Amino acid sequence: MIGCGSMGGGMALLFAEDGMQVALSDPSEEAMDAVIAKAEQSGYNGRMTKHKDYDSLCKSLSSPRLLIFSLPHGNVGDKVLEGLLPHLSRNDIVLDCGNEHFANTERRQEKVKNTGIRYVGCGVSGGYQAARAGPSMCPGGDVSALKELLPLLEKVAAKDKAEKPCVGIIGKGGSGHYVKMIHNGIEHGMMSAICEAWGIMRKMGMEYEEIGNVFSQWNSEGELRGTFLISIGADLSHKREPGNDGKAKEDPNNHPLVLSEVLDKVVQDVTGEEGTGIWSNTEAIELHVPASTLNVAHALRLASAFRGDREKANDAFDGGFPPAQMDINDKTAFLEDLRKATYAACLASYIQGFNIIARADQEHKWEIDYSQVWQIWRAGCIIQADYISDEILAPVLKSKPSSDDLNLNFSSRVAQDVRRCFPALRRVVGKAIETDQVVPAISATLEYFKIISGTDLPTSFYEAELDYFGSHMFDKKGDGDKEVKKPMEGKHHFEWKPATSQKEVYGKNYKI
Ligand SMILES: NC(=O)C1=CN([C@@H]2O[C@H](COP(=O)(O)OP(=O)(O)OC[C@H]3O[C@@H](n4cnc5c(N)ncnc54)[C@H](OP(=O)(O)O)[C@@H]3O)[C@@H](O)[C@H]2O)C=CC1
Ligand SMILES: O=C(CO)[C@H](O)[C@H](O)COP(=O)(O)O
Repeated sequence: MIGCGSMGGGMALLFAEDGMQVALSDPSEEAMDAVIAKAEQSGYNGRMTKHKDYDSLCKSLSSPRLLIFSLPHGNVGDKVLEGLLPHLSRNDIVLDCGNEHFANTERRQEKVKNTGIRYVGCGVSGGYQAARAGPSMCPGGDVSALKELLPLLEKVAAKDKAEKPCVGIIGKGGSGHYVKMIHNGIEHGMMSAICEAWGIMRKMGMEYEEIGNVFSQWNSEGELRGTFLISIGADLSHKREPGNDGKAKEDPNNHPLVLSEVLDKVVQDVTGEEGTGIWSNTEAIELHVPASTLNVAHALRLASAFRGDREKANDAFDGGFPPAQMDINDKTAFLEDLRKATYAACLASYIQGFNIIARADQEHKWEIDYSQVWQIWRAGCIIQADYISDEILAPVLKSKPSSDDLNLNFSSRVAQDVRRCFPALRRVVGKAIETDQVVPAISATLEYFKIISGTDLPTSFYEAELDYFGSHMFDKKGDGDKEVKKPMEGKHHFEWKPATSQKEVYGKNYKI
């Protein structure tokens, strides 16, 4: 295990728990010692060794060697691979379990291609608790390596309710890391919607623990049932500081709720700690996929990171536009609307994520196995959402989906849910806007469903302006050919205003 941080350390313990010998490598000896100490405490005596150099690490492993990376993304992995290569042999496997950019994965796969060493990009999800207990794993790359790895990965991976492991061969090249990257994009859309719903409930005058109970209810039945991010929201809403006596008690003065002390700042995109939020949105834009729920979720994270800038703007705007208390007549009915609106945003996040994956799959020819994507996201991962998995994804992904099937916006089953939730979504957004609530992902979802299903968009005017100043051409409503349906340049230009000389524009005062 190369990299013994929160994920690598957890996975090292998981492998040891399953009876394997684990060799550790990390620049920090304390990090390795801490993992070994936990292994000893857990009774996995003698199953771990620590190594300060690659020679000793690689000599300690039986052939073919398996080297698991759990490293920060980017050049750390390049340096580690460079250092390891002289010590590796044909058929050895590098299993990169970090959140690496798929292009780096493919570059490394290409680099080792002629050596017979196999580099597999494997997204791992579920956070450090899942790393320890069994994560959802998303490997892609060389099929021979994947087939060799699968029995081991199936042993350690999370298991769904049917006891099936949440791991499978995703596809070729960097597809494993790609699918994990989009998992995180979906995660961000869902997290934004859920925190926005939480913000609304706070402004409805609800206490932290009452909101936790609502999340608990949402998680137990209906469209948000079995949604990991809702379930941890329910749990964390009740957690209290231990207090001086070391015990979590109900006395709110001595034992404040931890959540009540958390500042509104999400920074990992900006610090470079994680890249998946940036990459998934960049991919959406580069592949021409409308993904507004994911895009604005990212923008919220970015704005939130710069607390100091927000404070300055708040001063400049003389207090800004703080959300007002919400006066809701029928609380039960409004909470039901909010639940449906939150679900709509989670569903939109999934739809947008699949649209990005499908487009990338076509472009890179990865031959992604979508039934495996479905299985991998059944449990152990952050975006686990049982209703979406059972009701929406299963019918599409379990049998070989066509590219049209993968666009969930063409599905009558999805349409049924969107139509059912749309009035609630509209009411929530309307009320939230009236009272200045922060609802970027929820409101973008309302717009998203209007835009992607709209056949009378105001972009007629946009297109006319583009043609006016840029001669960008346009299609006409009467044009009945197939090309009209495709994203192809229009056939018409109108001379809205002929180009004239500088003299004609600036008149008498014009001087050379
Ligand atoms: N945290 C999470 O919830 C999840 C994280 N991931 C991904 O997993 C990877 C690891 O994440 P996480 O465990 O949270 O991060 P950590 O920072 O906790 O762990 C990374 C570890 O890599 C070590 N490291 C740095 N350089 C080297 C090197 N040259 N050789 C060996 N080890 C090195 C670090 O050591 P040192 O600290 O001494 O620099 C650190 O112990 C990342 O790619 C992350 O994106 C994936 C899913 C979930
Ligand atoms: O990959 C993950 C989950 O799937 C990690 O938890 C990741 O660290 C979360 O960070 P970010 O919000 O930037 O994706």
